[in-house]
Amino acid sequence: MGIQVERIQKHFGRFHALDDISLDLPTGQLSALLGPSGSGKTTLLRIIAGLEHPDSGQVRLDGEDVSLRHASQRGVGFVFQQYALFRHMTVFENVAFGLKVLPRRQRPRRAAVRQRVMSLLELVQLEWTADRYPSQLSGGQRQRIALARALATHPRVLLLDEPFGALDARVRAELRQWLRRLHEEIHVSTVFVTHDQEEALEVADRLVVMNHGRIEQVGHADRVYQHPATPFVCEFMGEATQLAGHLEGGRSRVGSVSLPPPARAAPDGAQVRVYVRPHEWKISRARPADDAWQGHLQSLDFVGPDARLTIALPGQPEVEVVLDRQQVAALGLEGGETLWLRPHASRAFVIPGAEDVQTTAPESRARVAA
Ligand SMILES: Nc1ncnc2c1ncn2[C@@H]1O[C@H](COP(=O)(O)OP(=O)(O)OP(=O)(O)O)[C@@H](O)[C@H]1O
Repeated sequence: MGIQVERIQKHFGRFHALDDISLDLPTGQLSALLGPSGSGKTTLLRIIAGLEHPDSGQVRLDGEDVSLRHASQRGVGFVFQQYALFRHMTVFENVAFGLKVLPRRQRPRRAAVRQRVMSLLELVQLEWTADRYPSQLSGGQRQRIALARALATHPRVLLLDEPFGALDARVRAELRQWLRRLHEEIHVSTVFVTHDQEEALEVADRLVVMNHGRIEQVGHADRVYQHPATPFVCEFMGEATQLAGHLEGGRSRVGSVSLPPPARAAPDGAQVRVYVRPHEWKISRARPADDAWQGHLQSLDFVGPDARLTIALPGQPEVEVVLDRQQVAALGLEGGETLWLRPHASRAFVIPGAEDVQTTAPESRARVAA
């Protein structure tokens, strides 16, 4: 069950904000809507919440079609990027608000409200702030209170729109881990919007990667990272060097190095683009037994616990490599050396429109590494 979205279309005037979106998010999971600015994440979240109406399509929560229900009748809790706490109410009153405005028949008694609010404040570890006003809290504390408030009415779904977007990097990092632990405790189906792929990978079980109002890929966070379905997802999920190659004997060949093929089959000779992330390189001073490229170490910079290397390969873009300091020491690197390198992981994509290219000197051949 969980959250199901079926064939959603949404225009703003002539702008096509969501184009045929279908999604099935299982109960109890923490899912991230991830994508660049303007890709439609917030619009989709607001449609699930009932704060925005689609041109067509359906939203089902736990199997129930809620498309025609008002936001207040859907059983969703919502947290926005900007702290939407009532400034003139104490923390206690803010968290109690949703319970106090319930229709008389559903409204809990005073003692039950008190008990619920205090248990939520305990859950977000801020019991001691009950009598304070929002202005007396830090940004991170306000967002934790906003979350407690969203949970007060036992929502079946929790929707978070860039909940940590307005906070500084350190607080953000703390709150990510806090949200993850909180979710493991409460298991409410949760969807959060972010444009930060690190945040999504750290917090979410499941990623929904969006681009131009369409879904590019849905899957377990680690799987999306390891096996991106499209070059867009691959590039969006983090830094990678792109190498030009072609298919040969069912493998991707980049110069003298043979690498795994793309997921999508294509004939020999088709051009491929191979992506390698900075930490996916094997580097050695001596020529390895496996096929490898020879490159020139252009620069070596230490960044905290890591070292960033830029290595020039003939006929390819410069390769960005991240090693830890111990590896750099073991290799005795100082800069300027000639090194051997090959990826221990990579992903290849057939270049659209280039599937039919045959082996006779395609452009990739002219550009391959030595
Ligand atoms: N009420 C509106 N009227 C007109 N255009 C809108 C409206 N709301 C959103 N849009 C447009 O729809 C597109 C998708 O917006 P949306 O806020 O869903 O994107 P997003 O992926 O959440 O982006 P961001 O990360 O910047 O918040 C954008 O181009 C935006 O300008």
